[in-house]
Amino acid sequence: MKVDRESIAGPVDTKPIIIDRKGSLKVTITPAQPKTLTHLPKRPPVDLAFTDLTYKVQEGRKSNEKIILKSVSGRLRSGELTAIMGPSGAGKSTLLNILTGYKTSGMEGSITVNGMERNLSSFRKLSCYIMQDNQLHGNLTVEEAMKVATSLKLPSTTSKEDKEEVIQEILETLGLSEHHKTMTSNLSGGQKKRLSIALELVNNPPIMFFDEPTSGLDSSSCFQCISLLKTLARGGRTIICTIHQPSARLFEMFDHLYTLADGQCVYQGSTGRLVEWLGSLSLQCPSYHNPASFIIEVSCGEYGDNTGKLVRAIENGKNDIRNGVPFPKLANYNNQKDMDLSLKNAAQWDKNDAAQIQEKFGGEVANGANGTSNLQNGLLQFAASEIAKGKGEPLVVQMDNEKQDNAEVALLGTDGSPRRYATSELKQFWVVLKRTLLFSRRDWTLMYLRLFAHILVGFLIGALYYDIGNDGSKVLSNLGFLFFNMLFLMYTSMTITILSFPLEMPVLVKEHFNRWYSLRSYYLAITVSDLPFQAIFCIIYVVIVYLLTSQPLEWFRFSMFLSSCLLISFVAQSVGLVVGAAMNVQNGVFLAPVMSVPFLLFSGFFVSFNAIPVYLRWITYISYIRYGFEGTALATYSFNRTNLACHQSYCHFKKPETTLEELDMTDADFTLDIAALCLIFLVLRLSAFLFLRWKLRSTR
Ligand SMILES: Nc1ncnc2c1ncn2[C@@H]1O[C@H](COP(=O)(O)OP(=O)(O)OP(=O)(O)O)[C@@H](O)[C@H]1O
Repeated sequence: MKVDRESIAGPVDTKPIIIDRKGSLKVTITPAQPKTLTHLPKRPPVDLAFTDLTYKVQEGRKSNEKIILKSVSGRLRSGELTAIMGPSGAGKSTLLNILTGYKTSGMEGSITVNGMERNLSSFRKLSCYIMQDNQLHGNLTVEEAMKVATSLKLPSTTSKEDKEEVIQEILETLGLSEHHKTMTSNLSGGQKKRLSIALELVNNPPIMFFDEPTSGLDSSSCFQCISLLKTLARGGRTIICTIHQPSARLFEMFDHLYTLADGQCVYQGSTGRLVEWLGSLSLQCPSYHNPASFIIEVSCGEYGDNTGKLVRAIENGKNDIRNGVPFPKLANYNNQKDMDLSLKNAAQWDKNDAAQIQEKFGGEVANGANGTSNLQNGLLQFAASEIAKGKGEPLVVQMDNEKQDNAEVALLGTDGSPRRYATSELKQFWVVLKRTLLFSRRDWTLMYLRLFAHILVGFLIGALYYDIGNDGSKVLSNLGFLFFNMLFLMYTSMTITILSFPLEMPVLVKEHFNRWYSLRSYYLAITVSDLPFQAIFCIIYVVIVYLLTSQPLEWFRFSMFLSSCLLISFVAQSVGLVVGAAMNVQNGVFLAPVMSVPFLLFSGFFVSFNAIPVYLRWITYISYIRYGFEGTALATYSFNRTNLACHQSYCHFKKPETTLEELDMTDADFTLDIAALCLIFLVLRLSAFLFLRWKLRSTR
């Protein structure tokens, strides 16, 4: 593994107060324990730029279009901590979702990575998105969660010792090492936030996006969180976060501010120059007023309608107010025509941009270049085409080699590895399976309650239908017992799995988006993980009821009976997965049992096949309960079973054939029942996967 030695400060918690000669108080913030992350894989710095970004959504009828982002531009640089601010509903989350690649449809404009058009697939490998609510599995300890992250996000070639080192370093750096044995559900809000960052830091992404990282945190935790982001930025990463209205102290910690109002950019530049810039536009920030609050108040219209003026002055994000760079010449943007003219002046923007790059990186900005890389050639061609269009003088920005390499990475769609994920799908399956089995072991409700329910109901049914299996006068009761088995196994298996996906969805969305694993590996692991438990519970239940109710003690009949019951519970589990994947919890919990009613009615217990109206018979073919009921009835009464005992003067169902005739099952085929159940099982499992994929896409 390549390693990058970079310094990163730990959580800032010591604040020595110094009184200087003039008697004024100075608070110096010193990192508690400056740490060194030596084991993170090396990543190149990445600059992200967007030009004329527009985002529209359809509302109601097709013609009703809502424009959320209106041709905004901007540049987010490596090594900087950027805040995206703005009033509520301004479009901050929308912009973040587009920049991360979380939302792609409905977007117009261009997004570039180190100057080259973004390749979304490779960009997602270079970036991570930490969403607002900490999507963590509560049933894992901090250390276990980190182990899962390293197993999935670091290549399999990384040794176990290296992975341990990465975990130790990150936990120490983020101040979580003393909580490594704590369950994540017991962590405080700030610790959860730090753990979310720690999990994504494992593969050292050069771009990190955060949606409201300080929401729900007290002022001290907010400060620690932003300090941490700042130190991550100082390590060469591009750190971008949305934030509502930070305190003045927090605001100062940001290097770069991007402010939105009504889907347009009203300020882009360093936080330190905000007040000066607004002043130049006759918007004086009152003394002792928080500049962050002031720009929000201005954007909300508390000082009159200044949005248009600000948008025009900053050219909707094409200008960037940087330290050491003079303010762009302000045109007298009186009307939309002036603004349109200005926005078309791309060459001017390029100049301004180049000056800013020069200022920041000290790189050469020259009229002409002699570089030979693809990138430089591309830039030369672009410059030449701009001259041909008469837009202005050619400008060629020489980037350092590292950035060039990375720009080519962005273009070619590879960051050294052609694979989408760091590990193979088999490895992903195995890690997710092990994690899910650990949850199952720790989830009291899921395991012990289910076991208890199967044993309790088994004995209850055994007592109710005690010793009726070989009694010719109690065949109807025995059929009731067979039907109840189906009912019980169906409901217990189905209701548990309805909740599986809705509860997992937020974590799945985050982990899948951040390229921890493929949906296929995740789905296989989740579906396989519960099968053994369900099988064990079902076997325990069937053994209890089979023996207590005195069903025929022949191995082949018991195996047939058990296999029908097992398949019914697996199919019902799959119905639960489909419902859970396709709809939300409220609808699913109501609809799944309701949807099962027709299958129960057409199972052959209430109405025999020949008595069902012809136009409704098709329902029996898709009723999995029918196949299960038929399977257990055939196991009990078919295959030349000897006559049942009769302790009364007349037993109508003494002969097993009479029972089968009554049920219209004389021609029934047990193999066909098992095959039909297997087919339904496969179709449902595939449908659950397709629904899950659809739901995952539709959430974006
Ligand atoms: N799918 C959608 N359909 C209709 N309107 C939408 C959709 N998505 C976002 N919007 C609207 O776009 C605007 C911007 O939303 P966004 O969530 O980006 O705002 P925000 O700045 O993050 O707000 P907040 O700070 O309150 O979270 C809002 O008016 C919102 O109602």
